[in-house]
Amino acid sequence: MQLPPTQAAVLKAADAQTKRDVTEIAAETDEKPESVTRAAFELEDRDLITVSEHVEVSVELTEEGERYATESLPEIALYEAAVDAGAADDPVALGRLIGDAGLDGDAVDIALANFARKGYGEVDSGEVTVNPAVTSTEDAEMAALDTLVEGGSIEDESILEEIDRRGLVERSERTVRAVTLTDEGITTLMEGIETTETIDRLTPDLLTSGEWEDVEFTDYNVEAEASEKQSGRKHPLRQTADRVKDVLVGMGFQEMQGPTVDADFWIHDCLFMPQDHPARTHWDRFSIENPGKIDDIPSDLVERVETAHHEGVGQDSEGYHSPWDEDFARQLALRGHTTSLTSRHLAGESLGDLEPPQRFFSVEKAYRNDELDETHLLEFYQIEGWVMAEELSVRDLMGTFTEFYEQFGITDLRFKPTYNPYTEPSFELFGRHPETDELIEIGNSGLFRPEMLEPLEVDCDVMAWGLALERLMMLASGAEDIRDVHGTLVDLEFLRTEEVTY
Ligand SMILES: N[C@@H](Cc1ccccc1)C(=O)O
Repeated sequence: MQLPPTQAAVLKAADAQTKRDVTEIAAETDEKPESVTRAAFELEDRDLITVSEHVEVSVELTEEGERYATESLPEIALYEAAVDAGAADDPVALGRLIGDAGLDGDAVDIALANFARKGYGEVDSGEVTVNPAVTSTEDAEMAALDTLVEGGSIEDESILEEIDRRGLVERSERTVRAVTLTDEGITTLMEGIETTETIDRLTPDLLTSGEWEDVEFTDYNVEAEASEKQSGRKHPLRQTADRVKDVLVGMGFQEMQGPTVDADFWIHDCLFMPQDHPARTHWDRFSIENPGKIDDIPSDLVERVETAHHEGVGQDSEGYHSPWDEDFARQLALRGHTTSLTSRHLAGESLGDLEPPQRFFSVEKAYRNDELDETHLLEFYQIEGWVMAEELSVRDLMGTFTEFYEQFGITDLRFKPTYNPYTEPSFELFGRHPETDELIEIGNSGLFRPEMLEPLEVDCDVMAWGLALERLMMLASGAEDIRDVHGTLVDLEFLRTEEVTY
């Protein structure tokens, strides 16, 4: 039979009676273990050998484990210091024993926790008594550390688990493969094998020289076990953002662009938010020190916005009658919502004057100095959107949300009237969490007020919203904590394996 060189070598090295480890054959034949493994599977496919596998667990001391193995476990040090100080008869102050035992830093807590767990004694109001019935020389965990130092293995699984939990050992698993010759393998060897020179990869040389036409290629074994490769991957939240964009484009929306750092004028003043609104104070806002201010705001617009803030617009409207400071409006901050992009677009600042009908959206970051918890981070992605038309009603708003969220399997939506300085009526939007069954807030919306639209010189209806991308993802994926979805605490396994479904 003709076989490629590695397969020929592995077949010759295999035995019918004893299993031979792949690593052993690799060392003997001067081949890489991966090549020998591949050849072994190929030979198994030809029924010439069988490949068996078992998992080998190895246990190694961590740095901390090694230290305790040489010095002693902190709880033993404490116990021995206590015995020496006579704590079997009378309580001794803990402070003194810590000094005697030479414990400091984390070792003190470690000593105390394990001292109590092992029944070495009691600590009560800073006084230690030892239990004379226990002796530290029989400490099973200490004995296990000693065994490991001597290269032995631990038979008692519960002790191993305990020292593993304490971080004193590192356990690793390795699949060991071994080969055995089959009857057919023996026959083949007896009949004699010839080595063929097969090629396992196509190179530019083979192509340019034309040699590829004459060589024999190694069969490709798609079932061979291969090491797992972790390649780069789009973040699940980014995938959800992309999907949101696709859905909105499908609904006839265009994407808005605009600055992340913007003037309060675009973030707040254009939205008829009074300058003393709580969201505008430093509590909620990440302000920019340098440059501190924006220069180019159209002065006629500034004037109209200021007038609206002072007096309102039209006959039925009231302004705030409170001070309005242009300098304050020019200050820069990380936008607390992406509605700054909406105000820039409606004012004609971004794309020039817009005539109805129009539909715009963005899926961009907004920043708020919030308290961190399961539904809040300091930054989040806001799905901003607005529709401009001659006439719009709450029905249009609700219908748009129903259609949008349906694409993500979110069908149980609730609307709650709320207040925004820039919309009337306004609605908070809630969705039901698939795991906890709780209603969670997923957005805020409304129809822009004349006090906002008039200074921007928009004379038709505009409905608008800001929805949270992370919350949408939590409802769609069932994640219960925003910190599991994105940010520094997110689990790498989640990033590697989460499938974005909709
Ligand atoms: N800016 C609002 C969302 C919103 C946008 C547009 C209209 C109404 C509400 C928020 O951040 O919560």
